[in-house]
This record gives sequence, structure tokens and C-alpha cells, in this order.
Amino acid sequence: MKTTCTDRKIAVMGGGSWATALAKLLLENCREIIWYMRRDDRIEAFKRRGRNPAYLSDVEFPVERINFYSDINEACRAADTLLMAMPSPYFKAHLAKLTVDISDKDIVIATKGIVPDENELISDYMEARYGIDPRRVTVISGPCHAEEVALGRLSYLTVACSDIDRAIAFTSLLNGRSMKTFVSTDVRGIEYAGVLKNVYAIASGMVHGFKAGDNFQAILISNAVREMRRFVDTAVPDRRDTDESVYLGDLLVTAYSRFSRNHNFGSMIGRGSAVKRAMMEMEMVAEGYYGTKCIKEINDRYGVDMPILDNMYDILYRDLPVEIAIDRMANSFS
Ligand SMILES: NC(=O)C1=CN([C@@H]2O[C@H](COP(=O)(O)OP(=O)(O)OC[C@H]3O[C@@H](n4cnc5c(N)ncnc54)[C@H](O)[C@@H]3O)[C@@H](O)[C@H]2O)C=CC1
Ligand SMILES: O=C(CO)COP(=O)(O)O
Repeated sequence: MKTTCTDRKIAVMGGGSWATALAKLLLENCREIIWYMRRDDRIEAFKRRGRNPAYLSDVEFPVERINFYSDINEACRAADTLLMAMPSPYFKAHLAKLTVDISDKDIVIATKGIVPDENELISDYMEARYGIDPRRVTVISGPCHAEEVALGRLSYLTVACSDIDRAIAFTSLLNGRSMKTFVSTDVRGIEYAGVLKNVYAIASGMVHGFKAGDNFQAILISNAVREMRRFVDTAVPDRRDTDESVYLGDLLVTAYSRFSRNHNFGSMIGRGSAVKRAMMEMEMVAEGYYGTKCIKEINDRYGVDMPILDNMYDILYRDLPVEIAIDRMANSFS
């Protein structure tokens, strides 16, 4: 197994803010990286300016140490490790362009979300569609907003793989002055938690925008924590402590941070914006919108009691007024 960056050819897949923050971290530990981003014009501007022209544009990069590709097949051919950081709604479309076999690559999933329409976790999707051995699939998650990582604010990520040695090996590529890491084997539990926290962040933003008050927001979040635990423990039965930062910490930071797209999307809805309009006004992706529908459909199988998820689904997909949803949630809380 490869343990250091000098042994690896790692490709950052995606050109958004999380890909940019992760690329910055990797370049602290790796001499060179490969970087796949969809648009040639962005690559050209990046090379000229030494910064990503569209995301985290204040962060400077040593572009001579980056091999850019806009062709996903060329990027994958050049790499042995693919760090997936595309938003989940576009994940399938990006990979649909693949003609090369990637079954021998190490896959590191930084995307938080489910593949829409398929209702599959990214890890399940990669294993089923691309023949990746589950021991080669690693997930990185935790309470980390790209903006703060880029500012060098102290942050913690969790690296999860069913092969714990592989998880440990990958931490050496991320660890640095401001980034610390934990390891875990709970790949699928962590992925589900990463989807659910987006749903609860929309709910949190919504009650904030609606001015329901800090007291109500606190009861919402404490119920969300328990709802997340019920679902994850049912969908992926295992021994885990959902108070750990990769579960609870990520739910909290997304629910409260001004950087959270999901929180801000919910806030617009709470202030009275129609869902479609709030989606159009967001310059970035609020994945909880898609995650709500995916988990709602997946939960048809499990029947977990999820009043917050159910109400968010009704708001986002069935035009339920916010005040009625708040009332209904309030009556379900314990
Ligand atoms: N931003 C953050 O702080 C964090 C994000 N993540 C996860 O990382 C993943 C990527 O998120 P971000 O980088 O924040 O996204 P972003 O909103 O910053 O970037 C959007 C990306 O999607 C691409 N894109 C836009 N329209 C597209 C289209 N029609 N087809 C294909 N691609 C298109 C853009 O080129 C860009 O690369 C998500 O799953 C997110 O949950 C995880 C941890 C932190
Ligand atoms: O996952 C994140 C922080 O850990 C980012 O959350 P948002 O997608 O809501 O911005």
C-alpha cells in the first residue's frame, strides 16, 4: 500500500470550493498533484492568475506543481488515486464521460451526498458501477467548511476506510499545521450522516430565517441529532458513537455556520422565498435539497421515525408552508 505522497499520483476531481481547499492541503504534503476540472477556460485562467478564478479565489497556488486536465479520462489515466470532490448532483454526469477502466484506482470520496435517481451512497455506486474493491474506497468527512480550511483555521477531518491501514496512510496526505485527522472504519455510516446533516442544516436555516427563535432552533437540533442516530443505526447497524465530530460536529457546523450553503438555502425559504427561487439564487449547490428526497425514498425501506426529514420533504417538494411544518415538527419533538 502506498503511504506517502511521493509514491502516489493523486488526482483532485472537481473544480469547486472543497476541491480547491483539499488541493491546497495536498500541496503542503505532495510535490505534485493532478487536477481535473471540467472547464478549459477556468484552467487557463487558473494557470494565468495562480488562483482558482471561480472558488476561493484569494488562495494562491504553485501552478507549476499542478497537472491540470479537463478530460476526465486523461486525468484518470495519469492518476492512481482519485479524490472525488464534485457535488453529488453532478457526480454521475462527470463519471458518465469515463471510458477508461478505473477499477484498479484508490478512490477517496470527499463528496457528501447520495447519487440522485440511483439513491445510492457514493461508495456503493463506485463499487457497483466501477468495480472498485470496497477496501480501496476511503471517505473523508467532518466539520470543515472549505472557506475556513483555506484560511488555515484549525480543523479536523475523519478519514474512513474498511481497511484501517489505508485510512491511516491517507491521513499523512492531509495532516498539516491547521488540519488534523481521525480515522474510522464506518464508511457508510459516515456517508449517510454527511447527507442527513445537510437536511438538518436546511431545517436549521429555515427556522432561523423564519425567526422562530434560538430556543426553538436548539430543540430542533437536539431532535435532529437523535433522528440522525436512529436512521444511521438502522441503515448501517454497527457500533459507533454519533457524538464524534464526523457525525455530530458536522451536523452542528452545517446547521449554524454562515458558510453553510444548506443553512443559507433554508434561511431564504424561512424568510419567505419560494423553493425554486431560492435554488436559483444560490450560486453554489445546497445538496440537502436532493438529499432530502433520496433519504425520504430510502427510508420507505426502513420506516425510521423521521419527522424533521418528512416535514422538510413536504416543504421542498410539496409546497407545505413553513409555519405549518414548524407546528408539525414542534408537536413531534421530545
Ligand atoms: N464547500 C465545503 O465547505 C465542503 C464541501 N463538501 C462537499 O464537496 C462536494 C463539492 O462541493 P463544493 O466544492 O463545495 O461545491 P461548489 O458549489 O463549490 O462547486 C460546484 C462545482 O460543481 C461544478 N458544476 C457546476 N455546475 C455543473 C454542472 N452543470 N455539471 C457539472 N459540474 C458542475 C462547478 O464547476 C464546481 O466545480 C459536495 O459534495 C460537498 O458536500 C464537503 C466538505 C466541505
Ligand atoms: O459539509 C460542509 C461542512 O462540513 C459544507 O456544508 P454546506 O454544503 O452546507 O456548505
